[in-house]
Amino acid sequence: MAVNPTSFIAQAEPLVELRDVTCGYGDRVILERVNLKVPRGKVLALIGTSGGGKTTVLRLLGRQIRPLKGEVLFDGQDIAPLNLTDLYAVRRRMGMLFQFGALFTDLSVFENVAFPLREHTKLPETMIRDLVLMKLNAVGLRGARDLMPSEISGGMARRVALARAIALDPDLVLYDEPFAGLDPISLGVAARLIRDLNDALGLTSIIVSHDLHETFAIADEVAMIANGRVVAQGTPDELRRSEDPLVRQFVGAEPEGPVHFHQPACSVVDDFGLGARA
Ligand SMILES: Nc1ncnc2c1ncn2[C@@H]1O[C@H](COP(=O)(O)OP(=O)(O)OP(=O)(O)O)[C@@H](O)[C@H]1O
Repeated sequence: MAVNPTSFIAQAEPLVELRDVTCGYGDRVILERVNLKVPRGKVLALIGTSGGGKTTVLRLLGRQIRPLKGEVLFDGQDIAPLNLTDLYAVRRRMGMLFQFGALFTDLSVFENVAFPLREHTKLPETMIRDLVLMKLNAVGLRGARDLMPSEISGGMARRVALARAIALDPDLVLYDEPFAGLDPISLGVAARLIRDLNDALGLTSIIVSHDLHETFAIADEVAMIANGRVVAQGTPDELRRSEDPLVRQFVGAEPEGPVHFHQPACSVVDDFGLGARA
């Protein structure tokens, strides 16, 4: 059988790569010289302390923000310098499910999933119907097509949002806190669904989550971001076995460690005027 070596190279190349990326908001640097690779077909979990910059990584990938330095590569192409037409073409290859996966409350479940297809394609109605029902079927909600968002549970709403995120058959799906606010059963269902859809549809997924138990159960790789850097990346088991004090504190949920409970502040004596009263 003939083998095309270039297709192997293309497969081996990560779908997403941050190369030496520094970025921030205004004068404030949030990520500094970050390197991160997301292999094709895999599920990568981004974990780390609050405010560490996880959502900022997703914003870089959607180019809601641009790096100050470095490259943000999607399928080998730096997306920072793209013009709007090329950027929209790249964004069409990305599905996004942001916190609580807000649905359009005045549209039915069906119309919510149809929305991106109507916005971004000129497909005939019969094809839109088939595609929407296929996506709803994939998340187990074909039977809920006519319900309004107010008539479904939080877990179901998250699954509808997931169907909407994959409506355009993206290569990459970005999830920001997809499990926030879900009960443990819905959470387990949502996590399993993310994994199964990733594999069945040949996606690549990046999940930002504080729910370590569920994300460790479904992720191929975990990257921990702290203090503006990727401090660890590896399989869930490698992170569990890590000797790094920061990783140990975070993954082991230990209250004591390099991350302090108190934000730096002036002395208690100054704030409460204790010195003056004494
Ligand atoms: N639009 C913005 N303008 C200015 N600063 C911002 C903006 N968005 C985020 N930040 C700051 O950037 C830092 C990183 O935020 P980011 O949302 O990426 O963190 P995170 O790791 O996702 O946090 P969390 O886990 O709490 O959601 C935070 O200190 C935040 O206050």
